[in-house]
Amino acid sequence: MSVGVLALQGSFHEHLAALRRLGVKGVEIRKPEQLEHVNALIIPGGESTTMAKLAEYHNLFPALRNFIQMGKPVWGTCAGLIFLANKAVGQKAGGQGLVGGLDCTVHRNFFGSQLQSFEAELSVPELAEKEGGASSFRGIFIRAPAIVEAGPSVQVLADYPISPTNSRDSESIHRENEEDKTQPEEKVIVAVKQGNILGTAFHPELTADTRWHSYFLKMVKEPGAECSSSEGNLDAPSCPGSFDLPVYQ
Ligand SMILES: NC(=O)CC[C@H](N)C(=O)O
Repeated sequence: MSVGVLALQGSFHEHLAALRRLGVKGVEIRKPEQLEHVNALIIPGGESTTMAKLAEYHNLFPALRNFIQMGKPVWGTCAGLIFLANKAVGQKAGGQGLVGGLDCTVHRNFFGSQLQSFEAELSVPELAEKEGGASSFRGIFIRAPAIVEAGPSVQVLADYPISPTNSRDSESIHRENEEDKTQPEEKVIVAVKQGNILGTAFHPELTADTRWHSYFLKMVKEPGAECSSSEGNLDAPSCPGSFDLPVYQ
């Protein structure tokens, strides 16, 4: 199994380290032709406008769209999720290129600025069912996006409660969740799957819990690419209870 990690900008080293912990060697992707040699692709978090400019410069958009249309598994984390959405709101003036494919509208900085970054325990029933371990996952949200609309073919894997009256910054979201338990809960979507596309608004590559990576690797439908592959044992314990840093191991 050969897994590419888009290495233009952002947390690609951390994804490569997470893959390594599962016994899989990731391949750094910077040019369109390199996509021909991988079975799956991770688009990391970072800054989506910058990443889009670099992707444009390297003429990567057509190859990325083609890769998705071929049904190959693609996982976008944070800025990568924005990249994969069919529609993004809250963009910088002039907008930015999107790869698209995921039938969602993503709000680019839904939870506010960098200062409003936060961590939260997310309920992840599908992940726990497929990968074992705890029923929750520690989500690291860094100037994170959220999915505000999703089409019928999109499977929601995790959501996050917000107050119906919140202004979109995480401080007020957390404060109101604390103070006003009587309000009906509203939620935004923070992890999805649609066919060959996986999207997470948070950064699993910054934790030691490798279950999202292992879940993604199982989406790679390649003969011999299953857990028994000599390249890695995906059923290996993924430290679900441990969220220690650093991630370079
Ligand atoms: N951690 C991240 O990837 C942040 C993404 C950021 N909101 C953007 O627009 O690109």
